[in-house]
Amino acid sequence: MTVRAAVAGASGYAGGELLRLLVAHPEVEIGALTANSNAGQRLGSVQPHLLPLAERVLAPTTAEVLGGHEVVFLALPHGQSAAVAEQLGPEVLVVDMGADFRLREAADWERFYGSAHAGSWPYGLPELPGARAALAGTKRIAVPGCYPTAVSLALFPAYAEGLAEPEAVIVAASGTSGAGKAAKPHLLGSEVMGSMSPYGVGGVHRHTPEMIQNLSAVAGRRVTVSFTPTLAPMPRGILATCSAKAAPGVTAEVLRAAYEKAFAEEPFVHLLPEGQWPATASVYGSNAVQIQVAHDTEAGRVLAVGAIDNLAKGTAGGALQSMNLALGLPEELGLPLTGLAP
Ligand SMILES: NC(=O)C1=CN([C@@H]2O[C@H](COP(=O)(O)OP(=O)(O)OC[C@H]3O[C@@H](n4cnc5c(N)ncnc54)[C@H](OP(=O)(O)O)[C@@H]3O)[C@@H](O)[C@H]2O)C=CC1
Ligand SMILES: CC(=O)N[C@@H](CCC(=O)OP(=O)(O)O)C(=O)O
Repeated sequence: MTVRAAVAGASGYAGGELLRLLVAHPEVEIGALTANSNAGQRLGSVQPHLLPLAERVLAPTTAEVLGGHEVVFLALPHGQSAAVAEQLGPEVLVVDMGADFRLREAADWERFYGSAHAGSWPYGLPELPGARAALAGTKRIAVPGCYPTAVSLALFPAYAEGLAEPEAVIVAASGTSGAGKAAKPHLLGSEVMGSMSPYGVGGVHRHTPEMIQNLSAVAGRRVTVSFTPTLAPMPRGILATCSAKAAPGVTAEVLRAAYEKAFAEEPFVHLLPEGQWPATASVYGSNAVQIQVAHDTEAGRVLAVGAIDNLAKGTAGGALQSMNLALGLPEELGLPLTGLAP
């Protein structure tokens, strides 16, 4: 089964990573590629690493250009996907890599994004309980944010088994590509190199309600999340350090068993051997996730750490994994499990 796929936002970081993976996907033929300010340019002038597609010309992002494909990926700034998606027919598989359809509560969307809520679609994090069933055969997928991907995978086994109190504290470092290609003063090389700093502190980062949504669904009760993102001087990668007070009676053995059970059959999630800790360098360019968990007996807390590549499992890889499930293809098709090292 070969499908023809269009990519809107092909000049951006997420669109570029998606194309890197699509070139190697045996069941996908790459159709229209669209952009905004770069429409009319050769793809090779903005994504010079995508050699096989270098001579393709970027078209404007319109429903006419995107029509006639079986799959349409939207890698657009958040708030831009809904208007495009509503012009695509119900028979088209639309995979939104932006935020527009991730949140189920309109009030959360309005508070964190400041516009009208477009709705919610099946959530493209297959490893969460119940997610694969919702993705099978769907024609609409909301790909998670990169931080919620790392955090939800690191913490959900503890909440699924009632091993952590519903008050999570998370500090996560992201590479600069997480912010997209558009020029921003705080992302200048001279500002970022050799330094780390937090941003979006104090419950205001827009990924907070997405983490609450995911963890609360698994826990069966509301989980509060105190989330502090930090910017790290690296192009890719997220390292999420998550903790919560351990539930009464929790032991290191019980905790380890819960994580082993959650990830035993997962093709992309690697629960590391005890004593080995996740590193962003180990998942660079791959769809893999590294997880480790520990019980801090002195503090009475569960500590879970997750590492992903924000552009791979955190965006484009997650999108492709979910597309495979929606189309009934093998979930791992076209997705790298090996990273680049050193
Ligand atoms: N970067 C990451 O790690 C992650 C990104 N995402 C999501 O993926 C989406 C894209 O992010 P990213 O690639 O980083 O961003 P970039 O800024 O790198 O790319 C944005 C893309 O959207 C196009 N674009 C900009 N404005 C418009 C518009 N008004 N109409 C149509 N197209 C437009 C740009 O075209 P042009 O270049 O021609 O202006 C470009 O192709 C976002 O929604 C982001 O939230 C999700 C998870 C992680
Ligand atoms: C480093 C950095 O700036 N990261 C981005 C998150 C990128 C992402 O995945 O977010 P969306 O898909 O929701 O846009 C941020 O904190 O806003």
